[in-house]
Amino acid sequence: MWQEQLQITNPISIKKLFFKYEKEFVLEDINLEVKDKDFLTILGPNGGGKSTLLKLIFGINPLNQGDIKIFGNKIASEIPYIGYVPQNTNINLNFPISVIEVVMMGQNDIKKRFFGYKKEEKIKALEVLEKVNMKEFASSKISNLSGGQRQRVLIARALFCNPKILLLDEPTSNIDISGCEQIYQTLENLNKEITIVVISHDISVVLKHATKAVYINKRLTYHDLSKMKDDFKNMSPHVCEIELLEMLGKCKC
Ligand SMILES: Nc1ncnc2c1ncn2[C@@H]1O[C@H](COP(=O)(O)OP(=O)(O)OP(=O)(O)O)[C@@H](O)[C@H]1O
Repeated sequence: MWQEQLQITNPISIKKLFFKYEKEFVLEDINLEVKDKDFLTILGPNGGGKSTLLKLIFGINPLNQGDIKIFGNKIASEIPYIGYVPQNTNINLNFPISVIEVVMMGQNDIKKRFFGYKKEEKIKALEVLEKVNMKEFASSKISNLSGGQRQRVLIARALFCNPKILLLDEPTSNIDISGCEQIYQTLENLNKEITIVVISHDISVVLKHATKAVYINKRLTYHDLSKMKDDFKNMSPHVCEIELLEMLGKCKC
């Protein structure tokens, strides 16, 4: 049944969404269809509502008004098809945990986490580490990795349950330009199999890899980047990101 649903419905469908934490609306009249194998980036100013939208899609924030469907299903948190890499992942770097153990923490079944991992789970963890080019670090302590390497391990952890959609909230914050490029290259490779939705402030880098973009500042502006992709690939590294962001906020391409 799931296989049928996966084929006929969009991974994410949002209709007439309004959301507020307190009195003021943080998101207004959001409508969005994310199609199979889209690589969608969410851009916008600080406080514009990007993380709020991702948390609504993942079911962490409860819906106030409007509708979100994941593969046609209403309750996102019940669907085992979403991997989520949150903005601030609290991994205690002083805790002597290995990379492979961090990946296996992506196990949905809590009982398995406490009663040890099976050989197949270790094999699975190595497979997902290979997908993010981190297999050789499987036995390393997470504390010994660079910020960019650690972020790729967290992506592997989110991949552990074979998601069809991967949501990432600023995976490249505080990561240098080459680590940042490696992460987006990893996401581009993963995108051959799964739908990617990523919040980013690295506008010029992410636009080279994404196929669609939305600009969110309470309201949403949608951009299909496929026709512009070559322009972004050849973009000067000295492009003004603020101007680019303003342009995406105003234009409707
Ligand atoms: N738990 C919360 N309770 C009340 N207000 C919140 C909460 N989380 C976020 N907000 C407010 O909602 C608005 C949108 O916040 P959100 O974190 O979604 O923005 P963002 O676009 O992700 O910002 P940034 O780029 O800085 O991460 C902000 O005004 C923020 O202060």
